[in-house]
Amino acid sequence: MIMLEQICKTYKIGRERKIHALHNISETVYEGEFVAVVGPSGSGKSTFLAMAGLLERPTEGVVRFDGKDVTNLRDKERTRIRAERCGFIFQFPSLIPTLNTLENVLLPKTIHRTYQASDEKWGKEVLEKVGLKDKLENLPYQLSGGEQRRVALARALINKPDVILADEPTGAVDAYNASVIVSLFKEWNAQGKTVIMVTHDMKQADEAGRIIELADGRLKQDME
Ligand SMILES: Nc1ncnc2c1ncn2[C@@H]1O[C@H](COP(=O)(O)OP(=O)(O)OP(=O)(O)O)[C@@H](O)[C@H]1O
Repeated sequence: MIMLEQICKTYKIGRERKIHALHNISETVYEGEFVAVVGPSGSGKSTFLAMAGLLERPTEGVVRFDGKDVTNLRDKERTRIRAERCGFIFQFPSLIPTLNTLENVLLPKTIHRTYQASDEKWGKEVLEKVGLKDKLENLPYQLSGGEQRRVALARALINKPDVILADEPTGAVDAYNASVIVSLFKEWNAQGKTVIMVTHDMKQADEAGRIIELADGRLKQDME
């Protein structure tokens, strides 16, 4: 589904300094896979996810989505692919403070003006799956940190994405919230959807079908 071919990503700091976040990474994530990306802090995990999710462009190399070279597509096209095919979960839930739970979940629909009445039904269904059906009208400050994470998870599913890209989705949450999140990934994956999850927690990585290990921006191991 997503192919990274000889990807290098270099960030510039000031005029002189360059950070080589990824070096010559070639990886394929197949449709229906559940892949965990692990490695020490600074090893390039988030950068890997940003390449796979078309959030950033590589400095060198080619990114293919469904076989199509998307590396140099215009921003508008890349945004369209992300909005239609991908669901993102970041470490910080970044909910809109003035919108309630359900409104936050429906935001990707309202923002792209693709909202339909059936979205509300699906939004409520997903919120029920993550145990928040009684908190539809709470504002973010009226939710615990773990609940806010689960709202962000429900929001990522509102478009029924073909691929979920999650960056440390269970970082700093308790065991219960972490298990709700990972169980939902597994459920989504069991329906044939692709999941790419960055984590530093090897126990959670073991839930995935494959583990990609990075070290210093390079591929260290790729284990089934
Ligand atoms: N926008 C940026 N500008 C400059 N350097 C960056 C940028 N994003 C990442 N880096 C650098 O690239 C390297 C890889 O960062 P990345 O966030 O991908 O690592 P990571 O494995 O996800 O780390 P962590 O586990 O701490 O989140 C690091 O050295 C980081 O400082």
